[in-house]
Amino acid sequence: MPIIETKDLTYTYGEGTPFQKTAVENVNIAIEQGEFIGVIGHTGSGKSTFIQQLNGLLRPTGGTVLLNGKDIWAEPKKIRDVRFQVGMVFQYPEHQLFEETVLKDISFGPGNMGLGKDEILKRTHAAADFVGLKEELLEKSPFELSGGEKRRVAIAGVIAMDPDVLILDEPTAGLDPRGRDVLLSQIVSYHETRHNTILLVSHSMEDIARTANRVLVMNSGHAVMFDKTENVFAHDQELEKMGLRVPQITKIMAVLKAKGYPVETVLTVEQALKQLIPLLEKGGRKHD
Ligand SMILES: Nc1ncnc2c1ncn2[C@@H]1O[C@H](COP(=O)(O)OP(=O)(O)OP(=O)(O)O)[C@@H](O)[C@H]1O
Repeated sequence: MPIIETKDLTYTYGEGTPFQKTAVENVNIAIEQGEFIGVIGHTGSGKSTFIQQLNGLLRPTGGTVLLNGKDIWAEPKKIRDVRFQVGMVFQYPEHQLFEETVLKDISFGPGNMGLGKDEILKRTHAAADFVGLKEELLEKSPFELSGGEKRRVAIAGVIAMDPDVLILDEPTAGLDPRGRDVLLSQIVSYHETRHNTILLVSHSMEDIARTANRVLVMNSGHAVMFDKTENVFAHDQELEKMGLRVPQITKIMAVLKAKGYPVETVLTVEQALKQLIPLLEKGGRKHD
């Protein structure tokens, strides 16, 4: 059984008013436990509206969200439990830190779950470790930290709830290239260790290419593709028409393939080199 399934999921803002806007329309997808899903789409394509329905922050105006086969709105009073199981990290989550210390901030979520003190502490330390926060930072005020460290604290706060599904909305936005790489690697190793399900919304095709096993493409509120990452990125021209760019290296290899070179779709520079180096060496063009 899929961990998350949507059936004709639809969301209309301001329904019944002259300003109504359908942001998500009839989305039908199924996500299996343990998958790493990339969510891409142009600005305003409905990504945020879509993911906010998966943990009950927005109640669908049409269709359903099933978590482990059960409609999350079957018992509205239990929607809080859904939010513990489906953790959400918003864009620029560091703006939501408010406790006196980093430790207290990360503990806030597990505290709300009504766990015992020891368990809260155990989870807080484990979450801080997952995102690479050093122990000595835990007693500091979150406001004494750098932007990247604050972001880590916010993510750790959600990880500490140990959600079965973790949704991250643009987690690397605004970080420098090294900060992005480090945070992304930490998310990947968290996923490998925890084997939970992750949805990553990102405008960075490189980030998606490095992490996702399947990609959901949103366009004007519709789910227009949902397939393995390499299959989605093989549609480079269709994606470009939707205002999306495949990673540069994917594009270069697609051009070579179109020109008749024996190469396949790649997602990363490493994969491209594996194909290009033997080709170049066969051509005898290597300089000694
Ligand atoms: N609170 C709201 N009231 C009315 N319309 C909204 C509201 N929030 C979003 N919308 C509209 O719904 C559509 C989808 O917005 P959404 O934020 O889900 O897109 P997105 O793909 O996440 O965009 P971005 O990449 O810019 O974050 C847009 O047309 C947007 O203007």
